Amino acid sequence: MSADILIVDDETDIRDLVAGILEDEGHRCRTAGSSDDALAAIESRRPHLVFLDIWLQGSRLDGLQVLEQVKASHPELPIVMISGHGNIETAVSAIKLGAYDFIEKPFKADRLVLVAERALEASRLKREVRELKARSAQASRICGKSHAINQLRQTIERVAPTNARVLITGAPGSGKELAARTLHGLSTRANGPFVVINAATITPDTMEAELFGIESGEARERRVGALEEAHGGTLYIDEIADFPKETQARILRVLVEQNFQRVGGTTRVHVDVRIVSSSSRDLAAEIAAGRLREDLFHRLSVVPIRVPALAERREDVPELIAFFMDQITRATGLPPRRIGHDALAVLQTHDWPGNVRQLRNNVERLMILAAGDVETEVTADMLPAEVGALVPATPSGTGGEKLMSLPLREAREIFEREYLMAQIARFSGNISRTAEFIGMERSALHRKLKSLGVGG
Ligand SMILES: Nc1ncnc2c1ncn2[C@@H]1O[C@H](COP(=O)(O)OP(=O)(O)OP(=O)(O)O)[C@@H](O)[C@H]1O
Repeated sequence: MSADILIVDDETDIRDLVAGILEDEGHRCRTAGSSDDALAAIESRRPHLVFLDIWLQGSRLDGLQVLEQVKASHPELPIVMISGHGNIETAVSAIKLGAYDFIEKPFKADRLVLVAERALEASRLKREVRELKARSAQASRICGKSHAINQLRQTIERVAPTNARVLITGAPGSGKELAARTLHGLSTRANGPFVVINAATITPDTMEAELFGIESGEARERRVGALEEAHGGTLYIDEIADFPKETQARILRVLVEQNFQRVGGTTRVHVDVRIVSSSSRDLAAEIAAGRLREDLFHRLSVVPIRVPALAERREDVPELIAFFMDQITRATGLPPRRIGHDALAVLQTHDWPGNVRQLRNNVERLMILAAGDVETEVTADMLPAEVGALVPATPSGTGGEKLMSLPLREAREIFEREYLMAQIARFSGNISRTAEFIGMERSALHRKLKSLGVGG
């Protein structure tokens, strides 16, 4: 990558030498001979990297003062100090003030190039980490304003800093892992690792190796397991009731003894790990059936947290849809779609057995498959069959989705009109027989038809 590099030195020879070497490497260089020129150059456009002489003879500010000033307004800008022979101590103080590194005069060309490349690389990595962090924080936000989700958020905030073991229960796809990640992010371990182990995705015979690691075989094979990997952080054990009973016994021992041995090993490994576990099963039933050790359950469930199913907080559906659309657009470039009132009503009434994950999948499917151009509003009849099928239909079998977007009174009128027309047609227009079948007085049926505007 060709970088924009500013070289600040009072000696013209040095400026030209440094610029020449770096330009040979494909970079674009600007130069400044005084502190004020340097500050002005940085203000006119922030460079990617600055080489800054410590002395800066004849300038208003010396190199260290320029460094302090630039760092105050551009903390991310990497600055490499150019130090004269014998003033290493000053160079060290420059590092303390935030300089990335220093080179000592006289320097060799390859050393200069190396320092420049390293400084640019470090700055690029820092920026990438910052962007990724921001993106993942955005991706893993617990959305919703319903009472149920507010309560969940509050509980997480209260429990996060305590280090207590937490057992999260909730239906599949309701957001248990997201709750665990949020808990970790708000805890004192936030800078430590968050490691996930899921009983459903590993075979029973490799389960212990995955959890505890291996230290065996002729080559003294050694592999770190999830527990060790999570040292200093959080281990999220997904679907705890699905682990074999023997593994459950070993997990219990780790909780009691605070240490463990790798599979086939003799060393005792001591780790500092917060364990957050989860299950979408009815744990009382799992214990009664002998599939989950009760003692393990009590050890893990110091603080139980229940994540509500989506059907318990339907008012969050519109916000979740908007959130996922935005997320999917950013990740895939698919254009967002406008969702019509009737479609939204259907999505809100759906039962969502697969919870938030299922809603997200449907939003993605809609964005890929919905007919019409991007400007066309998505209407209820365009929804995937999986969602639309549960809407009560009108007798004619069409427009059922529309009913969901109407107040009861209007919906009832549409229904009654279609229902009565269908019944009258069935009895070949014979009002008496229709009235008898539907259980109304003949005169009342006449009045009804009149009020609905149906000729009878
Ligand atoms: N309140 C929410 N706000 C935003 N996204 C959510 C919310 N709840 C869940 N999600 C998203 O829904 C998906 C499923 O959530 P998650 O994996 O946490 O569920 P889970 O309960 O752990 O699932 P499983 O039972 O399969 O382990 C993820 O993409 C997650 O980011």
